[in-house]
Amino acid sequence: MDKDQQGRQEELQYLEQTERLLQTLLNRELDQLDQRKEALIEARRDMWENTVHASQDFAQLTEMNQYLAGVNQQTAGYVNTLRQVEKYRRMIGAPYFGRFDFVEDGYDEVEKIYVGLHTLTDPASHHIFVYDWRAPVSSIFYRHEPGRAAYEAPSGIVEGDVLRKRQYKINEGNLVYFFDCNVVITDQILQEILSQNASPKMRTIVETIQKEQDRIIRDRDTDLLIVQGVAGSGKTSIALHRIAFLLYEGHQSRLQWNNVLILSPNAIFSQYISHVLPELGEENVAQTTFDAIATAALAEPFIVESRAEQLETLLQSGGNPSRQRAIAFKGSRAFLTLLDRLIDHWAHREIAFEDVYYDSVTVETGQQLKNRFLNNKIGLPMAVQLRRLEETILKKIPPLQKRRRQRIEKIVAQSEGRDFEIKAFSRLLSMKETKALRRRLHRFTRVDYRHLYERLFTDPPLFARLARGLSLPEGIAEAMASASASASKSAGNATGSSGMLGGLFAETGERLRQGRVAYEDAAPLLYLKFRLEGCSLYSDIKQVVIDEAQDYTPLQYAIFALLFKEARYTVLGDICQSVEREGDLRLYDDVVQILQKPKTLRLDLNKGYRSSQEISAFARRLLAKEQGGLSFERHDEAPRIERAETEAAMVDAVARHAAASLEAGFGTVAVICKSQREAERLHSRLKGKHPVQLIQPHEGWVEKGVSVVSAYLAKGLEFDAVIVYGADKGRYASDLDRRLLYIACTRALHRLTLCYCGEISPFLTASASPSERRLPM
Ligand SMILES: Nc1ncnc2c1ncn2[C@@H]1O[C@H](COP(=O)(O)OP(=O)(O)OP(=O)(O)O)[C@@H](O)[C@H]1O
Repeated sequence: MDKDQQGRQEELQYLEQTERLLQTLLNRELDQLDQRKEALIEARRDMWENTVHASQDFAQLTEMNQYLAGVNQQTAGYVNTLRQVEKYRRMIGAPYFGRFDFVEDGYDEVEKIYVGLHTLTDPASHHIFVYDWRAPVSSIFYRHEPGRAAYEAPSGIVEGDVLRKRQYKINEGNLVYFFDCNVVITDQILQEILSQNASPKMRTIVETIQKEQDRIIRDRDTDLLIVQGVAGSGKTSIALHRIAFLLYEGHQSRLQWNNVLILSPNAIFSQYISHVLPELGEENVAQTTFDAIATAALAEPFIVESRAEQLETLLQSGGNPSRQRAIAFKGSRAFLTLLDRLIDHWAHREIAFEDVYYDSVTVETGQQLKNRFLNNKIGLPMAVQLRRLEETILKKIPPLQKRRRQRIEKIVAQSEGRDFEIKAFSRLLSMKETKALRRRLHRFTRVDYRHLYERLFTDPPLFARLARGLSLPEGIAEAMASASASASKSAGNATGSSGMLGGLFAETGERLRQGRVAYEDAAPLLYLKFRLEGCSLYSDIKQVVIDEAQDYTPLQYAIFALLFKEARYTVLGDICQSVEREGDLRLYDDVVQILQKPKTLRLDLNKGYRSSQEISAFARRLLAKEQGGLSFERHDEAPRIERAETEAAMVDAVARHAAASLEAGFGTVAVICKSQREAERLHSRLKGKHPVQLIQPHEGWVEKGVSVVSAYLAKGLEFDAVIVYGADKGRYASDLDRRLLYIACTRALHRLTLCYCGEISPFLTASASPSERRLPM
């Protein structure tokens, strides 16, 4: 037997032993699961039969509690066993994917470390057959080639030599192949994985995590980790694997699934990624969207516009540059400062503290109240503090009331026979007085954040005073002047003026008066609300993961700082995929300054793994500014641009391409439209002819087959084949359009086709190389 054959034989034996052990452990756990299930049913039945089901009796309640504790214990045992069963089931068939041979400094023994999804230990011999990919030692597999290597163990840095590194392809318990690799994770397996079809659900990447990705996943020291990564560089994958890593580590650091929160762009995306953590053997963690936070916090009487609605309105109105400017301004750091100044101004100058009297006694002077308010030693939110002032004042009233009542009653005592009536009268009187006092107090102890925000837009001189020295967008002076003129003419007649920010004042004020909140006003309102009233909803959150970080404004980050005070952050984004405004790397500086975390790190990921080189290169040419970045070397057909004579012909072309993609074996095909309204229209034209799914903002998720989706909803998702519908000048001409087109094209893995009618989009004339164009159709 030659060396290779012997090596293979050894590997086959190891795999067989591992599989056998797995099967034994799985069987054992399955038996235990049955027993635990029976015990649990028994415990429940006991509780049901031996306790009363509705009782106020303390003894009976205590008895029921004892039963309940037993049931809870049985349930926990059952769930634990179930988790073990699931773990072994996940491993069986492919228990590991890598191995390295390691000699630790100071030892002679060569350790063969097999790396897989979970640790597998033989309970009899304590031999570790497989190491969890998140175990400290496993980092060597992702980070080192054969040669000197080190890893960070809980006891400190461990150094040694890697003698060999091996990768395996194991399928249903069969060793398909294995090979030794000299580079950090060879391309062979990655090539194979990336050439496959996309899945309607995001996949795990444990087998092929790249060195630079591993660094992000395993970072445990940073309080604010910012990752700027090109499209398809694995940001979302990394975010989820990082959570799995932190939860694994959390066995020591006490981070649990309910301490983690993912902020995702929309419900579809949340669905798309929801399988990854369970596949990695972790409990799923909570996800929310900014929309959901805003809607919950700004409940009645507000009707809050969603981000999808805002984008849709922008797209329907040809981009509306004036609103785009207003959106940018209302999310900016300058506006954040303006809001802080507004709060300061209100606190120092506008709260009309009054002297409080009761029965001719001064309870508190206005000055005393103001001093106490401003001397906020424990940093309570202002609205809470004002309420506490109110309570303190009200607590001083009853003794005064009593004295007054006694006085009244003395007078009454002299007028015989009316005793009862006068007592009742004096009680009524003091109740009325307290009510009136409360009303007086409310004049300075209640704050309406909505009214405060409204004032910013209905009181231009106040706006001007607060905005002094800030860098304001062009056109704001004009907008202010026009608002002042309208205000002096007639408050009711105020209408949007022309100009760069025309309507900023009048329209904002008017909308708020009607109880409607534009998406760009939701963040300022929330900021005011949380700063004034505080928010303890997320006090358990210790790790916040913000995906699509470029979609949030500095003001939204300021809200996160208020919501997740004690949390650490992982912030991942790609400024080239900004939608509403041109992406700017300075956003990350703002994030650092706003979140103010002690230890901050920014890392860049410049290599994309999603799209073929041809598609990546094509998409990069769409960008306004040259963006560096590479893509994993995987080649496929060049993107195609096709012209249709009419809209109807374009619909037919799209249908034909979609069908051809399915026939070619692609599992997910997306027809990407510029807006949701267009996606809906196209869907209704296509659905009679072909099975197609419409992806909607609030419902459903990506399925296999053909989906029609708007560019902004396709964000973060991926498809084997993408067909861009309507890549013409009429649809894609502005900078906003350019960004949407870039997002649409970067969703494709293997095929990209752009169909247009009429004149081609100027972004494509510049970006398409001759081989990518085919005119006319
Ligand atoms: N190390 C890796 N091994 C295998 N596949 C990978 C790896 N890194 C990324 N991928 C794959 O690349 C694709 C893009 O990953 P992901 O969606 O996480 O990137 P992204 O940076 O969030 O993309 P975008 O910002 O464009 O939405 C996915 O199919 C993912 O599985």
